[in-house]
Amino acid sequence: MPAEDIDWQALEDAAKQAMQQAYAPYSKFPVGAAALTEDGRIVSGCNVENASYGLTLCAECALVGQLHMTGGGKIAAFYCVDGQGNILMPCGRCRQLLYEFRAPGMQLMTTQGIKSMDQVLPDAFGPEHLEETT
Ligand SMILES: O=c1ccn([C@H]2C[C@H](O)[C@@H](CO)O2)c(=O)[nH]1
Ligand SMILES: [Zn+2]
Repeated sequence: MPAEDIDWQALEDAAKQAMQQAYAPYSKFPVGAAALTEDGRIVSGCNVENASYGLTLCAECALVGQLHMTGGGKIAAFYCVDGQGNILMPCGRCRQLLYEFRAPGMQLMTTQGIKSMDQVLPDAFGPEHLEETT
């Protein structure tokens, strides 16, 4: 998607709105994530924690679930915020989750400005590595 077609303000707003729905009673660290799909939809998600702490779902987990539930497709741009509304880098696991659904040239808003998927997850493992070897 051409850079000028990405409405970063709309993505930031959607991420902040999603963050308001976070369930984070343990970490007290709410997170909201939003993505623009190639066909122009905005999907989002918040983190959902659990009393069994390690079962916590990151905001990006909810986002990819919503992506698939609302028509699928690929992610052209991504924005994630913490409870202060500041840009948050997706954790390693979430970078992998996002990689699966990346559109060509997918852009991520990061604390260092706009970056590509390849920059935040170089040499990634992906579906292409699952081909039969026998
Ligand atoms: O990419 C990330 C990183 C962290 N968190 C959540 C998980 C946990 O609820 C809280 C503190 O780690 O932030 C996310 O939702 N996404
Ligand atoms: Zn994560």
